[in-house]
Amino acid sequence: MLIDSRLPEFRNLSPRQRLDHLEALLQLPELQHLGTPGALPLAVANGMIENVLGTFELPYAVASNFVVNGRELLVPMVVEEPSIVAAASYMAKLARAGGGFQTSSSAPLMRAQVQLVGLGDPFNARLALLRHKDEIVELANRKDQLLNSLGGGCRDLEVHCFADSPRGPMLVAHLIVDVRDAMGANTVNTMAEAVAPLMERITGGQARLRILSNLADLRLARAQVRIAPQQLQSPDYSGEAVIEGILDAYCFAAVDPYRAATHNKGIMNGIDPLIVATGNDWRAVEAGAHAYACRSGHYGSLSTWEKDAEGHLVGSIEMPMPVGLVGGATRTHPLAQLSLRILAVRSAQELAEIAVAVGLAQNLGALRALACEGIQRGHMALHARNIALVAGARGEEVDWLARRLVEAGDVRADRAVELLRERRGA
Ligand SMILES: CC(C)(COP(=O)([O-])OP(=O)([O-])OC[C@H]1O[C@@H](n2cnc3c(N)ncnc32)[C@H](O)[C@@H]1OP(=O)([O-])[O-])[C@@H](O)C(=O)NCCC(=O)NCCSC(=O)C[C@@](C)(O)CC(=O)[O-]
Ligand SMILES: NC(=O)C1=CN([C@@H]2O[C@H](COP(=O)(O)OP(=O)(O)OC[C@H]3O[C@@H](n4cnc5c(N)ncnc54)[C@H](O)[C@@H]3O)[C@@H](O)[C@H]2O)C=CC1
Repeated sequence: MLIDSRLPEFRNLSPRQRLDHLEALLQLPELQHLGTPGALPLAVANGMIENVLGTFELPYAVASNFVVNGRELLVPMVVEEPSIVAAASYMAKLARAGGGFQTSSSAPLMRAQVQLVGLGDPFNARLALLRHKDEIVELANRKDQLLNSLGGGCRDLEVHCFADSPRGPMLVAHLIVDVRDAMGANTVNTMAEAVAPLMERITGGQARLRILSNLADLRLARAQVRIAPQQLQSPDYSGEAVIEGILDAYCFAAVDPYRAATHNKGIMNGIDPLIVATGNDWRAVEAGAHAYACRSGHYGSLSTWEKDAEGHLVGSIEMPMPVGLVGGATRTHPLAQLSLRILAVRSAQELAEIAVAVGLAQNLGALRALACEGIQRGHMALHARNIALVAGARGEEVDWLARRLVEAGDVRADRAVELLRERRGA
């Protein structure tokens, strides 16, 4: 279904009005689950993990304005931090003037590792494994007929040799598996366990760990964006000045790991909320992201920012994105299913590409703010409502108190308590 993701005035509606608006726009009656408590039934939660006592709720929002490969879409985001959804929506709004985000991705290939120890001749053993590649791949594929029927399956074998590890020679065989629309951890772990005895027989070694690698460097998603200077200008800054500031900010992250960690956290501010909203494994995505940021031996930026010949700002990002539409909690959590319907994605690759586009938008939001006025104005203005809640404000008091704190330029908890006390005449 074609929608217009531009939602002017959406921010000014109540949650109930927003739901009604989206229900009509997306034709999704199940959106109303979001407005009722118990969206994750206790019985389902009890089946998901162990020792369950209850459920823990977080705010669920949509970021507006996104256009990805020419398709308008709303991005579900589940997150506790203010200003993230606003910043993503804002940058998507700027990007849409230039056609939005362009994305691509590699095939959904995951690596499963089988560690082999107790080898006197690791180089010889490595070649023996490679000689038996077809047999190993075939055995792995016997484990998942369904995946094979969907066009996935084990595709290749790599063998890495650590001839002088502190524990002696060690071989690590990698099964390269196309996991299609699954995140694929269970899928590839099953294959690794299945082929390990055969690998022991071929090498004479002993198999130890048989587990996927979260450095999913064969499963990359990419996004690009191009923004004209006039989109970035504000009453206080020219578009050209904002671009120069963003380029300096990017350079800082590229050379300094202390900054790169924060820069990448800003990228994950956009990605993680979408990963959570779709029931995917955010620890796996985080682990892959930061390991990939280190691939040159130096922890660096996951994104790049440049200026093209016409003076436009161009941003790009390429990183591992192991997400699924099946498996894990994607099918058990009712709201994960709802998020996938809001996104209207047809494949895990499409979801992965949207995730990195949101990460790039979020990165731009933070860099634009940092390069100009600093992060606190926008962030603290939205955080003020949180502070008001912590100070004890309820109902209409929340917006009133947040407004007073922002107007005074003094968003602090102790000041909030004072103002609230004054209002209540205490
Ligand atoms: C917060 C803004 C967007 C305000 O910016 P603003 O200029 O006050 O926004 P505006 O009122 O002119 O609105 C512009 C658009 O922003 C969106 N928008 C604006 N406000 C709302 C809202 N309340 N609810 C929903 N959407 C909102 C909305 O799309 C709106 O357009 P509209 O649809 O109205 O035509 C801006 O200051 C900003 O982008 N700041 C950056 C915030 C940020 O990056 N937060 C992340 C948390 S900080 C952090 O953890 C990471 C960091 C920073 O350390 C990473 C790093 O260092 O790299
Ligand atoms: N280190 C890590 O990241 C680890 C993560 N996990 C967890 O593993 C779970 C994900 O594992 P999965 O293998 O994705 O889950 P899964 O085993 O539940 O689902 C994958 C299976 O679904 C079937 N399937 C049906 N339709 C499919 C389609 N269209 N495309 C692909 N497969 C399809 C296939 O048989 C496939 O093997 C997550 O919950 C994750 O948290 C588990 C162990 C380690």
